[in-house]
Amino acid sequence: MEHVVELKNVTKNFKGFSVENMDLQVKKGFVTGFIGANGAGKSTTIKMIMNLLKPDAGEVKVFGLDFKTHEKEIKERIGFVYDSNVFYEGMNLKDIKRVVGPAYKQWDDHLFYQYVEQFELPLNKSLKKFSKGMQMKASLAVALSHRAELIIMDEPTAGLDPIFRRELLDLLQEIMIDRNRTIFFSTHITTDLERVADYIAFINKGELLFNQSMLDVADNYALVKGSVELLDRDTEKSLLHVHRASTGFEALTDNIQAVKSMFGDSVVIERASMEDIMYYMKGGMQHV
Ligand SMILES: Nc1ncnc2c1ncn2[C@@H]1O[C@H](COP(=O)(O)OP(=O)(O)OP(=O)(O)O)[C@@H](O)[C@H]1O
Repeated sequence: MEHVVELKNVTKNFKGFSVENMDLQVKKGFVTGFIGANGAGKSTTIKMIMNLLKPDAGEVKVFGLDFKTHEKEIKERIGFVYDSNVFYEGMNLKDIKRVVGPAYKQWDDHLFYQYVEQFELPLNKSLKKFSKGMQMKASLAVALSHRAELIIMDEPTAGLDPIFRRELLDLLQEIMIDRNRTIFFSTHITTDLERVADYIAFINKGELLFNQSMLDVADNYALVKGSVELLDRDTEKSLLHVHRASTGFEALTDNIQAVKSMFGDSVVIERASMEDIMYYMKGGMQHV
């Protein structure tokens, strides 16, 4: 399968935080949700994909190309969607069309007006007076109007009210219908993923823990509940993270077969939500 983004052995060190030897592949034609807790390294990774931050080591390729030699071509084909138009302070959408449009070979005025209308955006109002959600939509309209093949969004739904959030997610589904585009978006809202993502890349403390299809995640992970007496060094090997309480234990597993053969019918196995997976993988409340 073709990958539009490929990170190989990427390392970035900040004081007190590092992304180390990250390998990440984003599959063409799908929506990948990039999930992780606050400070997990999502924005840092996105900035490296966008060439806004240089990795200390490793290789970043977008469309199989290197920014060092093909920056212009890559930028032409990417749409970076964000909620603050720092570059366009004071401009309205008409100005944006005039200034930004000519910078892209594939820019289409007709498409731009079509999206402005579909997203119900005002053409003459200054962008700095736009709400967060409107800015996000404006940014998406720009990306779509230059026919970006890869749309990268840093927390597109953060701070949006539930209705607006759902509307934006619906839009993302709509623009994916022909499967010619790829979307990579970061979020820490797990229900966003359940709504639109085909793949989930999960980052924790700068480390990519997995990058799997939604279906594989649903098949591979489960919650296990039972009495604490069942836990010992051997049985715990089938569990990733265990939360003990006086009423019993609850744990996450990525090996349901091993749990079944280890515990038999003495435990309850339930579907793990993305939120459960995040919580346990983050190591929350271990061995309480
Ligand atoms: N320019 C920088 N200099 C030093 N440290 C930085 C810099 N940028 C990010 N960091 C640190 O890197 C870590 C990861 O930050 P990052 O913004 O990538 O996380 P995030 O997953 O996007 O978080 P959030 O969901 O809160 O936006 C944090 O500890 C942050 O303080």
